Amino acid sequence: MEKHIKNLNEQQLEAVTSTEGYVRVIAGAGSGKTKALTSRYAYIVETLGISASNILCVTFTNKASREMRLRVKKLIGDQHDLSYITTYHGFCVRVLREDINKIGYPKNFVIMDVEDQKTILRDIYNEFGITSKLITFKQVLRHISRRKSSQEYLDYIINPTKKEPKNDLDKIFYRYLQKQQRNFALDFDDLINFTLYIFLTDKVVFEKWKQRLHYIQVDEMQDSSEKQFRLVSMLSETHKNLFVVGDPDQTIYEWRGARPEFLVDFNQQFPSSKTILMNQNYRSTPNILTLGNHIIKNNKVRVDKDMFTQNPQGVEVVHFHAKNESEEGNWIAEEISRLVSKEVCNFSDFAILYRANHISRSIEQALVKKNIPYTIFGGIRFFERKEIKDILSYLRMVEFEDDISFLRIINTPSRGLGKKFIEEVSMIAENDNISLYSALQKNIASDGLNRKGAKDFIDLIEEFQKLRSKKKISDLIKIILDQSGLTELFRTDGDTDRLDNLIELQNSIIAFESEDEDISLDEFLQEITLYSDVDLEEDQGDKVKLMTIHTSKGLEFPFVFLCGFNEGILPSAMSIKERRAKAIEEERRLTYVAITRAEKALYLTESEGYNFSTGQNKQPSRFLFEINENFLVRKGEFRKDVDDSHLRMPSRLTGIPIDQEFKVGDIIEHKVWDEGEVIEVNREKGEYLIYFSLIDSKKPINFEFKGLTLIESKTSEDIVEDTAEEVTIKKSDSEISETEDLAKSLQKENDFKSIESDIRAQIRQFASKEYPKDKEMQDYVFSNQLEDFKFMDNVKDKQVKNIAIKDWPEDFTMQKHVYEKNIVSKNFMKNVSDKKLNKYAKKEWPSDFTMQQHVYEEQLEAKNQMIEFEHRDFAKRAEEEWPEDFKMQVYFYEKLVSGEEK
Ligand SMILES: Nc1ncnc2c1ncn2[C@@H]1O[C@H](COP(=O)(O)OP(=O)(O)OP(=O)(O)O)[C@@H](O)[C@H]1O
Repeated sequence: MEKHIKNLNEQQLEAVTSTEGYVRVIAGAGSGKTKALTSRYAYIVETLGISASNILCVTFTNKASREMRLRVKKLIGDQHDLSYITTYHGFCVRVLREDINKIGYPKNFVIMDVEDQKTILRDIYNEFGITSKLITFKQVLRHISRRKSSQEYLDYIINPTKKEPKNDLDKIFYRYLQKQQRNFALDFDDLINFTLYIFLTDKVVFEKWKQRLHYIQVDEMQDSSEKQFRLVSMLSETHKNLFVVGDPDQTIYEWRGARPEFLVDFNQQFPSSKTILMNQNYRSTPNILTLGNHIIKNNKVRVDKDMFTQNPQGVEVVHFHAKNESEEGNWIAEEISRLVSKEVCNFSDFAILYRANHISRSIEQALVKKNIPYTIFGGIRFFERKEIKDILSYLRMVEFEDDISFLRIINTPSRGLGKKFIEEVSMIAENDNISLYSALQKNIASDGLNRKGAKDFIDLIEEFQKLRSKKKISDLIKIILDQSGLTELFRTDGDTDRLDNLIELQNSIIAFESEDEDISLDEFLQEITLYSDVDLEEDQGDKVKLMTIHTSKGLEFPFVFLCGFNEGILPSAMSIKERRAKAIEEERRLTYVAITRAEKALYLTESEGYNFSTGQNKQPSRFLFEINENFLVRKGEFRKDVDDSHLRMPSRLTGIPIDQEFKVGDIIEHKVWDEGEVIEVNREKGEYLIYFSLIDSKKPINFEFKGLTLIESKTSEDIVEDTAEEVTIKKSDSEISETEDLAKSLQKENDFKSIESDIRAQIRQFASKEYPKDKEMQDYVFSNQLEDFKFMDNVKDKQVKNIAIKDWPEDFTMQKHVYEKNIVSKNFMKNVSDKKLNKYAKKEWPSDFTMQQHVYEEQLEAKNQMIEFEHRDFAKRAEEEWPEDFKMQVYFYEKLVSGEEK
């Protein structure tokens, strides 16, 4: 048997040898899907003799694709071109480098990451005189991404025409597009949009790619977005060999567009497809696996599959309950020390996982106290750090002379070239339609630009450009760091971390060069820009690893602590607020991912105390109550009300949390409004509609709300009787309070049939404008839009409805999205505690609740930061300068500390 299919189990072998047609593998946690994928790739190359350049293998992260390339190399040697083992973004870059010229873009277009986007925005803010007091970068970036979720903007960017922006955000958006266009710069959203656009509009190019890719395999399919799935299914049209692997139970990116249903419904989309189920787990002990199976079963949206293992039983899973966070941290540190000192294992065998970054603080303190070495995976992304961005911008300036890099480094380190100088250069560039750097070069002798700093800058860049072809990148970086003054800047800055990071960057480049001696500056920059993970090798020493559950995806560790396992943290209160029932399922999947990372031992820990994000005392996670007592041992001293609470607690903590506790007709008591009757139970929103006679009003009350007590329950006979009366009850109710509304809505109902055809026509038109050449997508958009139209037609909150319609007059899906977001935010704003900030946020965005919430949260975070800053004199100055705006205070404070502001 060939070496790459040795040691595979029956299902893995089937997956490896099922090379033709549409194949779906539902592979549970730890079932060896990476092994199956790499073996399959090797099998296609070695046994079938297909060239690697005809196989596309898409992974979710850069890290995963590097890992896969490495494993494949081990199997088939390194004489193959493995560059099609890549991410979606990486693949799109390949297509665009080859074919973007078909839409008038140069092949050496620039790829921008978030920092680059911000650089453009800074420039636009200057130009329009906008400050972050009015609109934050975060808001604009979100707006840009939202606008780019449809393809409409591409027509504008490719054939610029005059547009009338609807509001300030849109004004910035169109300016941003112009600047992108002038620089031939693409952000991450553009990579896939441009690729799809080219495929849809250029038959010859599309045909070439479809022909080229005989085999396509996709890893982590459950996390692919709609566009990503579309891309691979379109590409597989000719050869029809599409192999997708994933685990719907491990979907943890739905919040940013993952669509697991493409994996779940794959067999419907491709009726001829074959499904292989890989459910033998090789990673964990039966104790750990049973716990995982047990929890994930509570999810409703899933493909049912129980994982099994033949591994030995192992030790029991432990749940530790602590009195407070520090006890929780200390207990973990103690347990690690105990096991290491017994020589059962090393520090590096432990991983401590948590839902949110901030949880690590108390754990870190405990580890430091006990002298336990640890490393944090994925804290601040390496390539997002200032010093790294600065040096990379120099490199990009040398290679591309683009505006983004120019703006970032022209005055870093300071060359006395301030805002006015930049404005002058910008004006010339704008008039002559050339880059900023050319504008400066060509006009360096002119009065406004004839400055020593500017001449020095040009000399430097020209000097570096001369060296580019003679030196290795690692050497070039060293020269740039020294000659540009960056090293000196960071040395005097006193932040030695920055210097260490620069050294780390040089080490990573040396590693690159040892793998590929001839790597060009262009290729290197391209590779770097695509890093969205922490892509430098993580600290490899004998250290405990701390990371978020999201970062732990795909990894495995002998000993795992899942800490901060509290209600409001896991599940996250914020996610539930935003996405309700959907969020609960995703949070449960996160828990499942965390549990299934463990090989030998698993600890679940949580503590009592106050939770600042929910504003309540902490409770154990609802998921803990889903676990049968037989599956774990409990340690720690329980408070009386926590200890036996799973017996007494309402269903929201004992079982499937989103299940309602009360039925229509139940009489309940509310802390403030006394007696009320449940009128409606909306499971989708997770709320009841309750009529309170005291205030003669109906209120939506959250399922989670703890202040309701049942007074009288409706029996099932009552329910049957009531159904007959329901219409009358509803009517008389409406007659009292909403006669006018009811009349209108009845009228509307009658009218609906007649207007329906108009709406249908309007939506058809919208869909064909969105996807002019794609009938399938038109139908898809049409049916979604129609559903969302009906939703919007029925919504109750007119104020929020108008906001949504104003923003998106033609797009019902976006209306629904805006409506739902604004409703959540409206409720949020009703309950906020800081009245001053509330007022501030409302003043900033009188008719946008989502923005209000964001401004509020950002300001609150900045306010808390200001309290903690150690240079109190600077903090005071910042407060005086920006008395109302805490974000600006932080910004100003940082400028004062860095000496940029005196
Ligand atoms: N057929 C096999 N025989 C023995 N060990 C195996 C086999 N297949 C996989 N393994 C081992 O099982 C472990 C899990 O494999 P792998 O990391 O590929 O799982 P996975 O499906 O990618 O997991 P997850 O989705 O949870 O990240 C690895 O340590 C791997 O070496």
